[in-house]
Amino acid sequence: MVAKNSIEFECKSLDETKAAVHGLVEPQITEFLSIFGLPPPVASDDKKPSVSASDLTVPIIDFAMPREVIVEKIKEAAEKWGIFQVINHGVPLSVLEEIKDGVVRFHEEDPEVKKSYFSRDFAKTFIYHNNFELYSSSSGNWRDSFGCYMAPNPPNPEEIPHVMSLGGLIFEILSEALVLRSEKLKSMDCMKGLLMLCHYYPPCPQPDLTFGTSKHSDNTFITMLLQDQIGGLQVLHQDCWVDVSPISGALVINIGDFLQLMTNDKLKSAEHRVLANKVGPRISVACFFSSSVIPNATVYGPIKELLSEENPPKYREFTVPEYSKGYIEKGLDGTSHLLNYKI
Ligand SMILES: O=C(O)CCC(=O)C(=O)O
Ligand SMILES: [Fe+2]
Repeated sequence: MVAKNSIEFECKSLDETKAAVHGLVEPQITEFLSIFGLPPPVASDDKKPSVSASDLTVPIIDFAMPREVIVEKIKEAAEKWGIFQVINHGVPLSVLEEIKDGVVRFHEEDPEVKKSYFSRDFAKTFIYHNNFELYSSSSGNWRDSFGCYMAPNPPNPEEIPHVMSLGGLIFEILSEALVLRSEKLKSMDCMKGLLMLCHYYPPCPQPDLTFGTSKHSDNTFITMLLQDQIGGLQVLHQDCWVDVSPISGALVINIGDFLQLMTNDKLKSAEHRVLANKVGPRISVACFFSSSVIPNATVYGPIKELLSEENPPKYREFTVPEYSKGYIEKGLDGTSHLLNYKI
């Protein structure tokens, strides 16, 4: 096993290059590989069987269906899977393609330009780095990301109408699925913060030794994800890793930790991961409905209307910055931060 000091040294050396994982797909690659290696013993969840989409399929929800059918299908998906794909959602395909092209353009920009944005300070409105979990997790992930806060102070509100309007619709539908008034989740400021993380997974020479993103659930109310056609995203369902197969034009929606806590476990925060791949780059864009570490004093807890004598609160209250700080410090170590909030 590699000593902790030596791993920390390698993490720092990688950070000092400011070239992130993409910079490793160059001649000096073997110098850094040990920090990406899976820690022995490999986490037991990693050994669970992977099943392909032909056996078990992540629910696909067609937004062209009548509203009451959509509500019923999303209710079932959010309770059983915590993840679903939406089609016919109204965001034009050309917009989705342009977003992915923009992400490739940034990550394939001159390294000297990218270096000026390199940072691990999550309070900045725009940062670029290799994965945030590099220091806190037991192994690094084969991924670079840049992130920007699009709300509460969006760079230009007209540029994100699609995410906000589709997000608003999904929060309304989730409220209805919980038999709450349509505006309930929106009125609780679930859409107050939006952090967009744009991932770039370079081709990986040894994909079975590492992950693109290791197992985690998201510290969000919901996450809306755009992925390209390469694949690799999987969700843990009934003790199996199930592929979230790419569908052209679809968006992946997953329930995050905040909503699982607020619904007292009625909705499920999906545990998911991304496999590394010899083929790449893989591009994905995750829009997190969360203000993350930005100061926000709102206190959340299990929603009163959903509680009863038979269903008492299972979790204590939280604020988004406090939860996010603990989540980031813990890193993607395969355990759920939600457990720390159980009563
Ligand atoms: O790249 C993906 O498909 C998923 C990324 C992800 O899980 C995340 O950013 O939280
Ligand atoms: Fe995630």
